[in-house]
Amino acid sequence: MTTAIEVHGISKQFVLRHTRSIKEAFVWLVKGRKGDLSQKFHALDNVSLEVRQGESVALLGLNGSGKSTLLKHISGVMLPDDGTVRTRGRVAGLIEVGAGFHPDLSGRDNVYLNGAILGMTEQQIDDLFESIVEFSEIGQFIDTEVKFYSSGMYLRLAFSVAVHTNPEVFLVDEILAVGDEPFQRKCIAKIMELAAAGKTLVVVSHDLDLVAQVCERGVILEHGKIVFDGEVHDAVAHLRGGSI
Ligand SMILES: Nc1ncnc2c1ncn2[C@@H]1O[C@H](COP(=O)(O)OP(=O)(O)OP(=O)(O)O)[C@@H](O)[C@H]1O
Repeated sequence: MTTAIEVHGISKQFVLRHTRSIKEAFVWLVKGRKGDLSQKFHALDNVSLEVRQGESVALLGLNGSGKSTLLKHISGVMLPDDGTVRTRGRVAGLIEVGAGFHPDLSGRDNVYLNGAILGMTEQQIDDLFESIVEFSEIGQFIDTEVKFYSSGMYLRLAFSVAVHTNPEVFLVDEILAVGDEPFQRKCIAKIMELAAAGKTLVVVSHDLDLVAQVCERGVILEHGKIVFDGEVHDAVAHLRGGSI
């Protein structure tokens, strides 16, 4: 089967920000600025992952384990310090609420902006516009500037545009959580529809019941490393402290 996502040995370091005392800074200065005042840590540490076309994968793990950072590398909004990420086909999804939206533009203009960013032509967006607005249930607010939208309204429009781009690879971060329950159910049904149509899914979530329902494979991250990769029910059992 064809590979949809190939993550090869990626590492990402961030600066651990913490305030230094004036004394520490002074000592550092008089010592000729030797050493580094800022400490770094690995958010991702030599991570490799291969996802085949049509697979649905849940990225799991405790807070700060690196799930969102890995998803951002797959989507291409973040670049690794080391290693490579390759994806096949159109990649879309929801990584951060409001990303790719311009606050001063109306919902309508943002549909065109976001659609274009995701690789759609103006004609394709024209053809799908009604359906995008209908799915989002934004209704009369479509001509309101999105800076006046609630986070749930952002999510509705962003999700709707993303699914209408007909992506090969669909990425979803925890953000579904800001939608109300009926809309969440609608999104989950849509995600399962994409999976059934053979699309590749990567989902980041702490909702273990949800991921067990939506995904087949579970990948657990711990301190920026993959510590488990297998059947989703085994991954969930592992996280819940049960035996696999
Ligand atoms: N842009 C950034 N600058 C500095 N540190 C960052 C940045 N993005 C993430 N981090 C840090 O990297 C680590 C991994 O973050 P990440 O958001 O990937 O974790 P996560 O597994 O998705 O966590 P959660 O379950 O809480 O959403 C965290 O310690 C976080 O503080």
